[in-house]
Amino acid sequence: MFSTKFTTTDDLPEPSPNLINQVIGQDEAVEIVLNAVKNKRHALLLGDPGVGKSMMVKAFGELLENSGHFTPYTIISKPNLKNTEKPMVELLEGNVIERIMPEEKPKVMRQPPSMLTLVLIMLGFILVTQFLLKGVPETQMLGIVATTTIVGTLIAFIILFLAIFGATKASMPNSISPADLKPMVLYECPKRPLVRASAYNTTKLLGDIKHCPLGGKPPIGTPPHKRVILGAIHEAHKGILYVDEIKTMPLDVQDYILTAIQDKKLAISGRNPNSSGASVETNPIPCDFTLIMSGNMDDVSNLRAPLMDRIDYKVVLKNKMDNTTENRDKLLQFIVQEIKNNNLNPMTYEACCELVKLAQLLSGSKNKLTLRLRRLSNIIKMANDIATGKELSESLNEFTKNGALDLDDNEGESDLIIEQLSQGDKEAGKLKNVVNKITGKTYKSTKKSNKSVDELRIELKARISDLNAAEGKLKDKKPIELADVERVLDTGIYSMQKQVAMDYLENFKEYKNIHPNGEPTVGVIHGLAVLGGEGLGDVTRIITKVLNAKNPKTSLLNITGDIAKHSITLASALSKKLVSDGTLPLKGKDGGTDLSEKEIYIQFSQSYSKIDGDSATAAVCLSIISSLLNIPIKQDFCITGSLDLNGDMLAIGGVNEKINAAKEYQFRRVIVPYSNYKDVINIEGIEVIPVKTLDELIPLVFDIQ
Ligand SMILES: Nc1ncnc2c1ncn2[C@@H]1O[C@H](COP(=O)(O)OP(=O)(O)OP(=O)(O)O)[C@@H](O)[C@H]1O
Repeated sequence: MFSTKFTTTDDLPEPSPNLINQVIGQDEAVEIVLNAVKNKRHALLLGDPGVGKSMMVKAFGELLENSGHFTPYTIISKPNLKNTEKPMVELLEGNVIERIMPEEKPKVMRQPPSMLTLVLIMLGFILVTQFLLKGVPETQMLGIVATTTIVGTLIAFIILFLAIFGATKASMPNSISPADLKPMVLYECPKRPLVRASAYNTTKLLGDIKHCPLGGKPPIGTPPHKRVILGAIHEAHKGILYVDEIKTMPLDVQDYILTAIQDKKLAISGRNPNSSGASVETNPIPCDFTLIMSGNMDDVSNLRAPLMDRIDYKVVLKNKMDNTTENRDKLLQFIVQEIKNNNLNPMTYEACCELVKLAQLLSGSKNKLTLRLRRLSNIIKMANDIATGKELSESLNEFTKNGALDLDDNEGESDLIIEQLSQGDKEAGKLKNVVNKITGKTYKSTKKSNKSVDELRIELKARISDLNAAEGKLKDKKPIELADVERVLDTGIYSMQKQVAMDYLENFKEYKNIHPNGEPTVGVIHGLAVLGGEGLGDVTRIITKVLNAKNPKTSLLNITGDIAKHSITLASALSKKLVSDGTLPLKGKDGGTDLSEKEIYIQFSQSYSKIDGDSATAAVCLSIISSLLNIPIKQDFCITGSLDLNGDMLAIGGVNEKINAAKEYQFRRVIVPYSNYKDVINIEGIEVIPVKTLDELIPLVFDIQ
C-alpha cells in the first residue's frame, strides 16, 4: 500500500513545519499561484470544497512574511479642522507613533479678550506710565501722556485683532478637549500582511464610519476621525487580501474592489445611510494589495466581467489524484499532518489503509484518490474521538481487573479511603477526580473504614501512583485502530446525505418489491441509482408496458422527461436494428418495432422522488425493447450504463456505490459499462460484468429460447 512499513504513524517522520510543504496533490496550482503572488498578480482559486484553497493562501502568507524587505507602516486618522466631516487618514512608514503624537497636537487659540480686559489693560498701562513720569516737566507731560495713551490703545487693538482672527481660524470652540483633537492610530502593520475576509462582509472588506455614539456632531459626540474603521483592503496594503466565498460578494462591493485594485487607494465613508457616519468621508487611503479570491466552480457566475478581467491568474484545483504509491505516501503524509496539527492519537497501519480505500471510494474510482481532504480530516478526528472514548473504558476495565480500584463495588475499601481522606487532603481530591474521569460518574460514598488515617494515607498513595500510571498511559496515546475508522464509516456521521440515504434504505428496503431470483419477465429490469448524490446506491425496478392504441402517447411515472424521451427514441431505433439484423426475433402478434400506434408506460417503481440521469438509459431502453418485442428479461442482474445510437455502452458515475447496492439486494450479477470497470474497487460477492456494446448485452439480458 505505502512505500514504507510502519506499525503506527508514530514511526513516521514528523511533518514539515512549513505549511507550504504540507499541501498535497496540488503541486501545479501551488507553483503557479506562488509565482503570481511573488509578482504581485491577482489570482482566483476555484475548486471543490475542502481541497486546500485557504490552506494554500495561508501558506503563501507565511512564505511572504519572511521574504524580501518590508517597511512597517502605521495608518493614522487626524481631525480635519477645515472640514470636520472629512477626517484625514494618513499612512506613515516606519515606527512613527512616538514621533507623530506630540507633534501633531493641534494648537487651539484662546477666546479673544473681552472689552473690559482691554480697558483695564489700557488704564493699567496709563497708571504705570504716569508713575514712571513723576518729576517730568509739565510742558513735556501733555505730549508724553498723549503719546502713551495712543500707543496703549493701539497695542490693545492689535491684541484684540490677533485674538479674534486666530480664534476664527481655529473655528473650534474651546469646549473641545485637546484629547479629541489628537490623531488616532487605526492600524499598525509590523510585517507583510495576509488579511482574510469573507466576500459578503462589506464593512470588514471596505471599512466604515461608526455612528456617533451621542447622536450629534462633534464636539458633543466622538469626532469623526475617531470613528473611522479601516477595511481589509487597507489592512492588506503591501500584502495579500484573501477573499473567500466569492459567490456571496455583492455587486457594489465588486465595483469598490475593482476601483481599489485600479487606483490602489480607496476612501472610506459610512455605509449605513441612517447613521451619522454616512455624512463622513475620508480622503482616499492607500490599499496596494495582491488579491486572491476563492470559491467553488460555479461561483464565478456571480463575478462581474470587469473584475474577472482584472484577475490575472485563474487556477482550478484538482479534486482527485492518481492512485500511485507516491500519492498514497502523500495521503499518509496528510494523515500524519492532521494527527500532529490537531494533537490526535497516532493511527495504526491498517486504519491508514482503510482511509486510502475511502479516498478511492470518494474519488469514484479504484485508480484515483480524492483530494477533498477536509472530509478525510473530519473522519480522522472522529475516529480519534471514538478511540479516545474506548481508551477510557478500557482503562477502567484494566483497573477493575487488576484490583487497583474496585470501582463497581460501592462497599469497597477504596471508597472508604477516598471518603475519609478527601476531607482536607489534596491527594484524595485528586484521586477522586481521576476516578470520576475514568468512570464518567460523580464519586459518592457513605461508608467508614476502621483503618487508621496513616494506614489509609499509605494505601492511598500507592493507589494514586497506579492511577497516575494509568493517566500517563492515556497520555501515551493508544492508536486509532481500523475498527475506529470503520465505525465512523458505518455510522455515516461524516455525511448528512449518507445518513439520510442509510435511514431510507433501512426503513424501506424490506418493503421494496425486488426479487433477485424472479422468473424472466417482459418489460421488467433492475436499474441502479445513487441516493442523495453521494455515498449509497439503490436498486430501482423499472417496468414498461407497450400497448396497441389508436392514439399513441407516453405516460411517465416517477421519471422525468428527458431521460424517458431519450430512451424511447433510442429503444425504437435500436429495436429496429436488432430485429433487422436478426439479433432479436419478433415475437407474438403484439410484438413490433413501430411505435406510431403504441401507448407506452414507463415506471420507476417505488421511487418517490423524480429520477433523471443518463445512467438509466440502458436499463430503460432494454425494458422498452423487451416490451416492444415481447421478450422476457432475466431478473438475476442489475444494470447501470448509458447507451448511444450506435449501441455503445457509455460510462456513468458512482459505479462502486451502485455495485454495493446490487450486492446488498443479493443480486448475482451486475452489468456495468466497460469503461467504468477500471474504477471498480471491490468485486467480492458479485459478478461484475463489463460490457462495451448492445450486442454483448443481448445474451446477458434477454431470455431468448
Ligand atoms: N491539498 C491539501 N493538502 C493538505 N491538507 C489539505 C489539503 N486540502 C485540504 N486539506 C485539509 O483540509 C482542511 C480544509 O482545507 P481548506 O479550508 O484549505 O479547503 P478549501 O478548499 O479552502 O475549502 P472551502 O472551499 O470549503 O473553503 C485543511 O485545513 C487541511 O487540514
